[in-house]
Amino acid sequence: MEQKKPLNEQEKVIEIKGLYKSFGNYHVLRGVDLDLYKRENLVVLGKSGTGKSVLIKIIVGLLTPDQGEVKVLNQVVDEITYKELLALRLKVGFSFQNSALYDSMTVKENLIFPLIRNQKNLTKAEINSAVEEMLDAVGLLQTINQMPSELSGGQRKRIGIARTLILRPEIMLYDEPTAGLDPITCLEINSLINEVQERFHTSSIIITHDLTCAKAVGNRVAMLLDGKFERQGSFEDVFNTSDERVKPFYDYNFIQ
Ligand SMILES: Nc1ncnc2c1ncn2[C@@H]1O[C@H](COP(=O)(O)OP(=O)(O)OP(=O)(O)O)[C@@H](O)[C@H]1O
Repeated sequence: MEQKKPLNEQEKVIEIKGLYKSFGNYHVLRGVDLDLYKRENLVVLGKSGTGKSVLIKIIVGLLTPDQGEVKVLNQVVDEITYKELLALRLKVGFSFQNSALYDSMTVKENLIFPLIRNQKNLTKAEINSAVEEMLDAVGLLQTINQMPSELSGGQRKRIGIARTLILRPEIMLYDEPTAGLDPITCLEINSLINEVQERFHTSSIIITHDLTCAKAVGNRVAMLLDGKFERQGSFEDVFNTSDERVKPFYDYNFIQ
């Protein structure tokens, strides 16, 4: 498999410095420093319960940090007004693990829903053309009138990504995009993540436990260990170590 390389891009779309977050006596994030560069795919790895979701919630302002600074698209998330936060969230698309489609709506209605809620002045023709463009981008235009229950897990995942993309976010957050999918569908989702990066020029954080996905989509990889990103860099940089906290990830995914 061809491995992606770090980009030369210097412009940061997310900048996190000295981030701490505890719940009671449980110190989840303990000095997180992390940058996301424009147009890159950054893969975030880490054991269950290490705080990846907490980090994402802080990025989108659903949780506040105890200490440290989180800047998203040049705005300090916990210093902006609620109105500014809502506007910022529209620029950050979140693709949920379970795809979170509305089961009682068709594929088309699922895509229309975020559009009419957030962009109230669109004409019917503009809405139809946006829906068709996004379904075409994820290769599922033919499912436009189907119900989510008629789709496979991989197709639902794609529709979920299309529904997030329809608002044209600058940043995409993918939460375990290949979880629960068969290997062939995983490869298709990996390709889609790369196509989205190319076609929509998004900058993305991809949370995954799937190292084949990490290798295929990540320009860089960052591993959350004991509350910080101690290892960051190319896939090889991160895994070229005898660190017993890191090796099992590799060994489990690529049994030698
Ligand atoms: N609102 C909260 N109140 C109390 N504890 C919380 C809260 N949110 C998260 N935690 C705790 O913080 C820790 C990190 O949780 P988090 O969901 O970020 O893990 P994760 O790395 O995303 O795990 P997984 O890979 O399983 O999704 C967990 O122990 C969790 O119980």
